[in-house]
Amino acid sequence: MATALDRIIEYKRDEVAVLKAQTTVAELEARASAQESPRGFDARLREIASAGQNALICEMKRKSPSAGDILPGADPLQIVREYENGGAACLSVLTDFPSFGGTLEDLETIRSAVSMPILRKDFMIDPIQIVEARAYGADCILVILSALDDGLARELIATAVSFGMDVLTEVHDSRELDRAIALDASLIGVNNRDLKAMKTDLGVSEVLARHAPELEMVSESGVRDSEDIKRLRQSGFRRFLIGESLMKETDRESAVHALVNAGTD
Ligand SMILES: O=P(O)(O)OC[C@@H](O)[C@@H](O)c1c[nH]c2ccccc12
Repeated sequence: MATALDRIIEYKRDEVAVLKAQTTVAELEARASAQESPRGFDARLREIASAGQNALICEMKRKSPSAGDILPGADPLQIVREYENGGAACLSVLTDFPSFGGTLEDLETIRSAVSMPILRKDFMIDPIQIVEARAYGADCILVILSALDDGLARELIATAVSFGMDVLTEVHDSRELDRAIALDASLIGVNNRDLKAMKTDLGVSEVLARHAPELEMVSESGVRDSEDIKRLRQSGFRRFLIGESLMKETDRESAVHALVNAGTD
């Protein structure tokens, strides 16, 4: 049976074909070289975590396949300023439109308005998308191992590195974690959401932290409140990627502030 992830990858192939028909890598490279250099995404996470706080990657997401509408009319600039004022380390900006309602224009607008490093959150299947990410100002890209073979993952990572960007390599089980380690991934995220079944379980992070306790991984998805952060801190997590629960908050700034400090005293 085709999973939600399979369906997304299928239309990504069409999107990449359209992109290649409309532009060239050379043209995107020219745009990329006009951008301000990448802001260190991994370095920023490290800086906050080593200062004893929780390093939060806060996400701008209007809707999702699992949650449906989250905040359809969201004003991206207002949201990310609230994240910044609350003490977020970095941002994640969805640029997938069909499933998440995000655009590259969101990324570009947000990049020029804040000083936080930004992850382009999308489904990367071709190096041209990495160049495109940099052309719109991304500092980091996402490599989802469950959607890629090692050869392609390696190529995407190498392209990002050649543009000075960081890579968040996403895993969901111990087999993918072993692949990430073999690929020399410098920043690994454990997705608590099963992208095939669309359910979240923080236990996924706990199990994988036991598998590789020396890696400073990011716990992604399904993190809702201070209790969740405290629970994951016990397994060693200091880095968190949070979307839905913060998008739905009314006082986003205070909510971020509370999560940044949860369990730190
Ligand atoms: O909204 P949540 O449950 O806090 O999750 C955020 C983030 O982890 C999630 O959006 C995500 C993780 N990996 C992805 C890959 C593609 C799209 C989205 C995602």
